[in-house]
Amino acid sequence: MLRNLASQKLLTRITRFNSTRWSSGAAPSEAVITSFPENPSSKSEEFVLQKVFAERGNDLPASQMKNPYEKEKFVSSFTGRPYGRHITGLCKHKHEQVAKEIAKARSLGMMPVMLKNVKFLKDPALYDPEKPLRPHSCPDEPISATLVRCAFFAAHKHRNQRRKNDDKSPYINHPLGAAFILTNEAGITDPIVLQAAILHDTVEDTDTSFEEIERLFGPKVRAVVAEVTDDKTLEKQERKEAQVKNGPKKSHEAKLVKLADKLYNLRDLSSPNGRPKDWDDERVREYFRWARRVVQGLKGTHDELEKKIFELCDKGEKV
Ligand SMILES: Nc1nc2c(ncn2[C@@H]2O[C@H](COP(=O)(O)OP(=O)(O)O)[C@@H](OP(=O)(O)OP(=O)(O)O)[C@H]2O)c(=O)[nH]1
Repeated sequence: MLRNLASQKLLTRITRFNSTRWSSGAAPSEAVITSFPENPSSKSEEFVLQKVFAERGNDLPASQMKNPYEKEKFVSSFTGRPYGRHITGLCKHKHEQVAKEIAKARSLGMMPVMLKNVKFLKDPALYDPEKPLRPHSCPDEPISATLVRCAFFAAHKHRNQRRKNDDKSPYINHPLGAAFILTNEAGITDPIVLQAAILHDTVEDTDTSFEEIERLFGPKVRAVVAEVTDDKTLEKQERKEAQVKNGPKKSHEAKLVKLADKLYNLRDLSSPNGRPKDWDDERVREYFRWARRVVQGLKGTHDELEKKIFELCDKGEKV
């Protein structure tokens, strides 16, 4: 009875046609809704699918049978397409079962098939960098995709920050520039080091937490980011001394990030528009002297980067 009512309701909103719009075979239904509900993952849709799963008595685990739509597990609210296995966490067999059930429900007119709601085309929630569809534990995410996700996350976190220089360049230029120094000048390809370089100021300078870094990029990246994050509860002078004192104890990965960080900042200070607006010559010289002390404690990490830093210090201490 309920089933009939629900399907009648849905059927009034559905026009059937042979759809070729689905690019993947995952959504084989031919029914397309002509008007969109306010929320594509509406409760009624959820309820209907639950009924379908329950009545058909398929052999999904009890927890998923109970509420197959729980946490929007199986169908994207934005596209109406079933999520892939990397999102649902189902094995191949169960995933195929779910896809079949969704297809059956749709062909019976018991579940709407939605095209992307135009309302969502410009919705930033389509990709939320803080809740990406693939978590770090997804084993098959290509490293190029991880690095892009990481860069996008850092850009999002630093979006309202500018460098202190005359140009007020976007802050994200600094962490991306440090990562680029590592790949381009130091030949570093270790993804942990590169992610840590991109993220190295997110906890220190934005609302990012270490837990967030671990959830999204894994415990190794978190550990390196933690090593290069200053303790902002310390007084500035103490903080600066802590970098000199603790540098030698850091991991090789953290030392590489520190070298790239310093080299980027020293280059900035050596360029005509790179120095912070309110820094006089003495403050610039002081930064070079302090950077030299920090980098002396990192010696033996990467000869080429260290050499470049000491050359800049030789000049910068004399401005
Ligand atoms: N040279 C330069 N630095 C800028 C600019 N904008 C922001 N900064 C940041 O300022 C910091 C150096 O300024 P300080 O006054 O010495 O330190 P503080 O901001 O931590 O108090 C660096 O932070 P940091 O990344 O935490 O590095 P570090 O101080 O640990 O080396 C650097 O990245 C800029 O336009 N030019």
